[in-house]
Amino acid sequence: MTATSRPARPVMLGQNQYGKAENRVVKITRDGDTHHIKDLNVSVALSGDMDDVHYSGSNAHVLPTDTTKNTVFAFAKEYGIESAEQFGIHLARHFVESQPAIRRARIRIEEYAWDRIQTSDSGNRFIGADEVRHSFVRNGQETRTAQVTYDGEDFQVFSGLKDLTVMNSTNSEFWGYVKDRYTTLKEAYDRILATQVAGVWRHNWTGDDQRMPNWERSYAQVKRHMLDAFVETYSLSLQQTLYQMGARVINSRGEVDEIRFSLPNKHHFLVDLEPFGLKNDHEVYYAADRPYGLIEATILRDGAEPQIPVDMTNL
Ligand SMILES: O=c1[nH]c(=O)c2[nH]c(=O)[nH]c2[nH]1
Repeated sequence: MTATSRPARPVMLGQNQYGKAENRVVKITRDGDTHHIKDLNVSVALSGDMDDVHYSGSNAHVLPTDTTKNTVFAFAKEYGIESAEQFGIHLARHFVESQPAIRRARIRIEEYAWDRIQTSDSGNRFIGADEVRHSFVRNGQETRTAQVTYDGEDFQVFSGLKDLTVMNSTNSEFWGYVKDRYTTLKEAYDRILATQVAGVWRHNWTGDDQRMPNWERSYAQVKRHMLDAFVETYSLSLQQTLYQMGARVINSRGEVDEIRFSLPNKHHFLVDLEPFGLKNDHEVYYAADRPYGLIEATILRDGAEPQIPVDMTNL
């Protein structure tokens, strides 16, 4: 027997699973003016009687991955998200008990926690006595950055932060924009506004003959003012919110002459639940990760020279 006429080795299908990974579902529960967020990344993996689809291509036992995605969003509306575990149990049971061919469902969930933004509170018309009702900061918070340059004469001190993820679950609109033949975006009168703040600001301290700022206090206060402005701005665009955040810092912190922001617009799209006979009353969103709008600008004290490089905030 020559090598070429050797009988084919039997080939067998081994472990297999399928489903839709990383369904980014955000559920807002509105308790009057007080909103609650559940933000999950849900991955579905199903297995069972799936020999045919692999061997012959018959899809007769295959619940589409697209359907598993829809189920995640529909369940968020129909049953709510009490906890990641409860939501996972509900989904897993549903897939196994409703589909004869599916014997095992694995639901993996990452939950992203959000804290209410603590503001300095005075004059804030959106907050109650003790809490901010619809403005959140993602738990885990930011990375602080600094860059100091000295040429033997002058110092240049940049402070900054990145990955400070914040969300307003209401008080954001976007409408009245230019429409051309490629525009499909619907005007929004109550949308989620979420961004991951990257900012760099320049101190006007340039040397030892001036009183040096208290860097720790300055950082805390700059962050505080940018968050206060994020909470308090009724936003007609992320550009407007960005300007308000920068203006608040410049107006409140005499040691800062310039601040630059890079703000990705972390889009949250309302999921169409009509095909499942469900009404989505601004409750269930798909948190898209890309593409994203990217809004960038420098805000300056009147008369100050811009020195922060355009790409600085992306470091
Ligand atoms: O706040 C926004 N600014 C934009 O420039 C823009 N463009 C867009 O599609 N959505 C938004 N949102």
